[in-house]
Amino acid sequence: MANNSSNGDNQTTTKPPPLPSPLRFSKFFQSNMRILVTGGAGFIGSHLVDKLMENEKNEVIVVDNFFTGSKDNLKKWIGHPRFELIRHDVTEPLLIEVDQIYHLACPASPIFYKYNPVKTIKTNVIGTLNMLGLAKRVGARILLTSTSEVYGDPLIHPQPETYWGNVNPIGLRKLLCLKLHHLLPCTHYIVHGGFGAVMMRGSVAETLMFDYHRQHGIEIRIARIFNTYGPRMNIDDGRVVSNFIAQALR
Ligand SMILES: O=c1ccn([C@@H]2O[C@H](COP(=O)(O)OP(=O)(O)O[C@H]3OC[C@@H](O)[C@H](O)[C@H]3O)[C@@H](O)[C@H]2O)c(=O)[nH]1
Repeated sequence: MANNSSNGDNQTTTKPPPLPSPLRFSKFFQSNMRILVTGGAGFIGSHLVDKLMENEKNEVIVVDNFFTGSKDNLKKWIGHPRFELIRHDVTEPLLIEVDQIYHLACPASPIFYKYNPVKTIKTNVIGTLNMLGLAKRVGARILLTSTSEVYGDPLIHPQPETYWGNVNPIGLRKLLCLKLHHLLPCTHYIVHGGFGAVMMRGSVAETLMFDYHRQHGIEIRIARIFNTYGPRMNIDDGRVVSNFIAQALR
């Protein structure tokens, strides 16, 4: 097994973070933090929106193409003066002024991410680049919801952040693999395509986040989300916990 003591990346930034939009310091913005949630009509995104909307100083903008999400998940906020819903595909650029970005737009269920793997990859790569471009332009802090899939089939349980993961590059789950550090010396992560498209979210999207952080000083956060379940999740979602529950109920 590879040396797991460190992720090997030099995490120092080369630049200080860009200044946030000057509007953030205006009288108006002190009372309103404008927050963008991509994928906010989905399972986790809609719960995040509920939480953000509880703070009366927040203005929340949801961007979603409704591929797996639904307006129904947000119905209590539609028409609210601090809430805005935009039908938009993150693979296209988005020009808005925001202070924070929560980037969740990506199908997380195997049924959906395998449905059109090329589109899933585009969402992960181009969608994340577009959101990072927006963060850079307006000086917004950005959070990416990554995935436990970055570890591949882990040999250590539970996985600490220092664990590199264990990915078999010729395994059935990865039709296209290449060592990303051949292209980008700052990372050890591996790129997966095809059936492993969801891993792109973790590996390439995390890489892009760190590269923007190092090169442009953008303030970033990454949350590696493991198996989730709960209200608003599709019973046929296909993830492990919902599968067990659905099978037990049936
Ligand atoms: O191209 C796309 C694909 C999907 N989406 C939206 O993104 C949202 C994804 O939400 P889902 O309910 O499918 O999934 P979840 O909320 O469980 O996943 C979320 O958390 C876990 C992370 O690993 C996922 O990347 C993240 O999307 C949906 O609202 C969907 O419509 C887009 O806006 N654009």
